[in-house]
Amino acid sequence: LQENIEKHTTCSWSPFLREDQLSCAAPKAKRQHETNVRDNTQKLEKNYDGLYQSPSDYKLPPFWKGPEKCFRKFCLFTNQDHGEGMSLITTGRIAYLAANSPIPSTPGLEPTAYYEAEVPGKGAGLFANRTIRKGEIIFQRHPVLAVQFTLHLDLDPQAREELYQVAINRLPEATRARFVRQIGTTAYDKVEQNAFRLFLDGDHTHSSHLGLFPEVSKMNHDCRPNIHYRIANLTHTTVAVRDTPPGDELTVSYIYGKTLHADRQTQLRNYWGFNCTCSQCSTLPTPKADASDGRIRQIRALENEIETLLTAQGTIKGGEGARPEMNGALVGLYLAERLDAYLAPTYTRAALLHSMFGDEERARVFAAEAVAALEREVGLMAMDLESMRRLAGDPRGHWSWGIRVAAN
Ligand SMILES: C[S@@+](CC[C@H](N)C(=O)[O-])C[C@H]1O[C@@H](n2cnc3c(N)ncnc32)[C@H](O)[C@@H]1O
Repeated sequence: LQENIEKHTTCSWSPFLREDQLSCAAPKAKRQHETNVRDNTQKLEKNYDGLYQSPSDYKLPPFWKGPEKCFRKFCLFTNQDHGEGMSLITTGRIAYLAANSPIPSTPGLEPTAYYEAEVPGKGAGLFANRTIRKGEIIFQRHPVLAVQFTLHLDLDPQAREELYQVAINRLPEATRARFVRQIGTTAYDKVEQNAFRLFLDGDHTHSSHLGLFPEVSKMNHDCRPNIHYRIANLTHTTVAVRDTPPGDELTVSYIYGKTLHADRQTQLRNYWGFNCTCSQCSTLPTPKADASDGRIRQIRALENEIETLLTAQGTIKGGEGARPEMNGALVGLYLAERLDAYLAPTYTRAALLHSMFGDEERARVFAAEAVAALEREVGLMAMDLESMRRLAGDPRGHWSWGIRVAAN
């Protein structure tokens, strides 16, 4: 399950991520985290050298310009007509893949469904203009600018700024105007403060990029966000994870969700450079903040216990002592903590556990919740989606039905 979920969320939150596996949305964190990757990349680059063709060997579809302004094997490729327009600073191979990838199928909410306003202590933010329902897609976008990650780190600052300015100037006027409204004074600052991590070529060398989505980046951080984001290749999707009434702010989490209060503050200060003023951090009275940390600790302990029991002897059947109500308790803790953005694995395991113990009604209920949560958090390509649909429809016909009872 863990593997499946991680494979399909190339850059998305998962409760299975460890605390040191940092956010897709934290450029400074990425920089520290990236050091080893960069060393590896340089080693790999040597091995792959013979395989790389020159950037101009890749024939891009019509309306694409480039390669131009090359540094080593990285060049600028631009297209004014691709959706909102796109500038890529990358290899010929990745430009070719990106140029041939589909434009997101839905733009998301109608523009009147939300508005931008100033939030005390946070700058601008986005707000609901009508009730936004759980499961609604807020935005589905491709990046308007994507820069290969090691190039962003390695380029001489002046050359980098000049290159980024050219890339931005090549965007259509309306897109450029949205780009410029992102926080940050220089183009480099804007990339640093607003980018999301994209992996554009699987595990291949040079795959890691920083992508800019100017509308998405108007969303502020909240430790208990009402919006979840997931990224698959070029497509960035934001989805509502609970109903949001008109006037409420639309927020995502920039950091790992199940983190203790003090650690969240430290991460946001160190990696993002701001003191978090979300309600969970700034206005929660100490007893409530302590209770919240207590629930996070309970979640971690229960998850470890369940994982150990279920995977004992390397098989889901093997563990002694697993009880279905353990996962019911876990779901309760997640909901009490308003961690609505991270429910898919918990519902999936709860459904499986109840099915394994032959509890038809609860297996159905949790499987139906798992289906909805997987669609929100992972998308329609989620590996467990079909299995959970089958479990919700016919628990007795599912592979997991009664196996725990039989194993006893
Ligand atoms: C990607 S931008 C979000 C939009 C930004 N507020 C704007 O005006 O465009 C990230 C920046 O917003 C501010 N911010 C976001 N969430 C915040 C929070 N929970 N508390 C305080 N500042 C926050 C910080 O200045 C942060 O560096």
